[in-house]
Amino acid sequence: MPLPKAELHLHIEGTLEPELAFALAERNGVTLPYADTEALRKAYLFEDLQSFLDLYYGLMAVLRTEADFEELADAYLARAAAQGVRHAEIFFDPQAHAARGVEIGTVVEGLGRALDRSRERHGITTRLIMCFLRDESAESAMETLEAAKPHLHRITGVGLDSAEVGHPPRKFAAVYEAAAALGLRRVAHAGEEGPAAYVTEALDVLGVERVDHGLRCVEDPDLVRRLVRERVPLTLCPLSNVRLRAVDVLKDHPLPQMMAAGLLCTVNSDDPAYFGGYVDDTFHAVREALGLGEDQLRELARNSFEAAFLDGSPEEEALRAAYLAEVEAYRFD
Ligand SMILES: Nc1ncnc2[nH]cnc12
Ligand SMILES: [Zn+2]
Repeated sequence: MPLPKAELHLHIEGTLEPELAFALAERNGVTLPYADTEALRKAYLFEDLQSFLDLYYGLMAVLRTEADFEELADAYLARAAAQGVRHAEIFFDPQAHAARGVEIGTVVEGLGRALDRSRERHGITTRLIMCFLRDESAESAMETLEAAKPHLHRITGVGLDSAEVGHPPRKFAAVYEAAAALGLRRVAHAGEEGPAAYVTEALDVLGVERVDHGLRCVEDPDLVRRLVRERVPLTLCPLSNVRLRAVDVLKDHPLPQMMAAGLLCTVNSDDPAYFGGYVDDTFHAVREALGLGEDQLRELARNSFEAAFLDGSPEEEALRAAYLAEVEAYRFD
């Protein structure tokens, strides 16, 4: 039985497995530039974040209808349940779909149908986080927030993803302010490929409550001290960091040093269909490669529930307490 955990950094489009991509391509009459699933998998050799994003946005062409998004999310939730996930906070990229004429309502309502059944069917509570593409304009982000307004009952927060370098958080100050005014929670990718200064900016200018990745904070000791003091959660994705070459090999990942420094680290899968594993696979990989002990694995699981966007109501705090109790009671094999 896997360790119970929350997954806080998961792009739903990054769970599109080659088999489902080809099935949806056929259903929707989309021609993919790969002969078969094996040829597609062979293309998953990335140089950096951009080379991944090019393939990733291309493959999204198969996602067209509410039923497609529902099937995608349900397939993820089934896999996540088998990996010990009890709570999942799921990113989606509305602009990447709008670019080919798929409206945000199709995306949100399709995902929402799967999420509505998730607790009953998979034993997983869920949240949706809408991400802005940082290599698109600030105006486009604001239009996306506007387009999301009829669907806000389904959306817990906003995030920022896509190509990081050259697109600093401050570009999105206005849309984050507008999102906060709507009561949305705020996260942002920062310090994945971009510098530690982007992490500081995400905190100071965007008001984020969690930092996605945040890996390069280790280059700024003052920032590390601040993140520890303010208990800002980091949603680390070690397998992603290796596949996108932010880290050479897994055994060089700074996760143990970051935990030892007192950072509130969580471990997540990012885009598991592309990076070689879902979240429990990632826990196993870091356990092996980095020699993490049971106490550290339990700390990562505990952190994931502490950092989750449960809403502070008595019901949701009771849920968090129940999840944390499950972590404490867990016995490793
Ligand atoms: N690792 C990542 N970084 C930035 N944007 C992304 N979109 C999907 N995965 C991403
Ligand atoms: Zn990510």
